[in-house]
Amino acid sequence: MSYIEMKGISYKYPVGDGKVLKDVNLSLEKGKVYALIGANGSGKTTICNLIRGFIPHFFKGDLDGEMLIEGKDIREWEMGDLAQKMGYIFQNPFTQISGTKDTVFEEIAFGLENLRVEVPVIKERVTEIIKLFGLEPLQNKDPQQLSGGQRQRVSLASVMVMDPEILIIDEPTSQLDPQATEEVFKIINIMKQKGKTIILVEHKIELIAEYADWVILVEDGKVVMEGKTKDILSDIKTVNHGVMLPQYALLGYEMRKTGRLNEIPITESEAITVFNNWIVGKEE
Ligand SMILES: Nc1ncnc2c1ncn2[C@@H]1O[C@H](COP(=O)(O)OP(=O)(O)OP(=O)(O)O)[C@@H](O)[C@H]1O
Repeated sequence: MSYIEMKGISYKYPVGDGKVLKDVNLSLEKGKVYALIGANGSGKTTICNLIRGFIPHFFKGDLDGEMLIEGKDIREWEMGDLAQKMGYIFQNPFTQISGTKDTVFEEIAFGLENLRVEVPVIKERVTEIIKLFGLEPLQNKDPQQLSGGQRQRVSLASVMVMDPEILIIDEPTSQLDPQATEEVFKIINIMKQKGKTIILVEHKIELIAEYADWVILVEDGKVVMEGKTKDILSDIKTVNHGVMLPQYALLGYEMRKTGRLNEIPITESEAITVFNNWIVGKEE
C-alpha cells in the first residue's frame, strides 16, 4: 500500500472552465522529498490542495478517481485528522504569522496552545525546535519585526512543532533573496533528515536538484514525467515541458558536444567531479 496515492484523478474547480487535473496517477512513499515542478498554472497547487483534503472538503467541484492517504479515500478522512497529519507552508511568509504574539517563542507555541497541550510540554517542544532550526537568536524578537526569510523559518518551525508526518511546502522562497532562500532550504533539509514526507512546489531548479529525491513534472494538469531527481533533471526532454534544467546540466550538454562526458551533472558537487574528469580525459 502506498502512503499517498492518486489513481486516475481528474478535477474541475466549481468556477472556471475545464479540468485542471487530468488522469493523474501518483504513488508517494513515506520519508521522501517530492518536488512538483511545471509551468505556472499547470496544476501543482491543485495537487497539493487535493493531498491536504482541501479538495473535496472545501473546494467542491468535480472530482473523479481515487485519492488515498494510507489507503483511505480523502473523502472519508476528517479534516481535523488530516490537519494533524499534515503541515502546510505557503508562499507568503507575511500571512503566516498569527499577528497576536509578542515573541517568536510564543508564535511557535501558538498551535500547541490551541490544542491545549500542557505548558511544560509546550516549552520543551518549542525549545527543541528552536534549537534544531538554529532560531535561538530570534526567539525573543517580535514576529512582526522579522525579515521575510526569518518569518518563513519561523513559519516552518511553527508547523514542525506540531510534528506532522507530511509537509506540503508551496513555493516557500518565491519572495526571498538568495541568502534567505538558502537558510530556508537548510531547514527543509533538517525536516527531511527527521524522516518527514515532503511535497515541495518550487521553481528554483538548482534547489530541487540539491534536495529532492523524486521529481514530478506537471504540464497542463497531467504528469508528463516523473522519476529520480537525477534522471529527470539531467534529461534534456524536460525542457520541452516548460522547465529549465539546472545550469550545470545545460553546461554538461554543451561540453558533451566537444568531447566525451560520462555523465550530465545536476548539482555543484557532481559538476566538479564530472568536469574534472572531462578535463583529465581531454588531456590524455
Ligand atoms: N480556486 C480556483 N478556482 C478556479 N480555478 C482555479 C482555482 N485555483 C486554481 N485554478 C486554476 O487551475 C489551474 C491550475 O492552477 P494551480 O494553481 O494548481 O497551478 P500551479 O501549477 O500551482 O501554478 P503556479 O506555479 O502559478 O502556482 C489554473 O488554470 C488556475 O487558473
